[in-house]
Amino acid sequence: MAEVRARVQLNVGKNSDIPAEIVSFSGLKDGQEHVALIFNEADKHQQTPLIRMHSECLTGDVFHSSRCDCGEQLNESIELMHQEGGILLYLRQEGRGIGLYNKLDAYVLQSQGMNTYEANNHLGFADDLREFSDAVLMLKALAVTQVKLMTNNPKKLSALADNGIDVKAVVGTSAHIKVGLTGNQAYLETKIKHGSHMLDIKKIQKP
Ligand SMILES: Nc1nc2c(ncn2[C@@H]2O[C@H](COP(=O)(O)OP(=O)(O)OP(=O)(O)O)[C@@H](O)[C@H]2O)c(=O)[nH]1
Ligand SMILES: [Zn+2]
Repeated sequence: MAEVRARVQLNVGKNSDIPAEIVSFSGLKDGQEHVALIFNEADKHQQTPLIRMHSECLTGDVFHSSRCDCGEQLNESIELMHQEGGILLYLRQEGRGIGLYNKLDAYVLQSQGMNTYEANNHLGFADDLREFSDAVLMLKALAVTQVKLMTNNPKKLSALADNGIDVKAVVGTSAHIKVGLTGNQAYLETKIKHGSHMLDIKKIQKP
């Protein structure tokens, strides 16, 4: 069982004008400082709030790197939750769980032609090291048992559904394409082909 440790108001978004609360927890299992951002007190007022489980990506979230779409997905989630209310679980699982330095090593291999998963495997890691049991504990600490999940990743859906969270609906995130040598087209295409992501491949490919 996890519990809420602190819950405090702040404004977020690119203009710092979207009201939210940030929540820390005690009793999480993996030793990371995961946090929840809550919009419109969705946990208190909504039976089936919009949820996003966002895995940390320093390069994308902070620097808006061309190599992925994480920062844009983060902004998209914040803006939608501003409208509808919701809970964004910001999970400290950099590089799908391999950490920042290993992710940068994987980028080096990707620059030499490997795809995301091959690069991970070459470094001795599985395709994706993430597991979402702390996310489930965070939702339970907030007394949220029914959700609308914002994702294109079927593994996130089953991670909740198999652990007592009733996923009533899935809302896809948009395709945020970045072209060029260090662009994210191959990254997104690999997610669809090898990660079974529910993104429309036609939106990714060059015309
Ligand atoms: N190992 C590795 N991790 C990457 C790479 N590119 C992005 N990531 C990490 O992938 C994670 C992004 O995952 P999410 O935004 O949760 O996306 P997702 O699992 O694809 O699912 P949805 O966005 O919910 O559809 C972050 O932790 C990034 O740091 C890469 O090339 N290699
Ligand atoms: Zn990213």
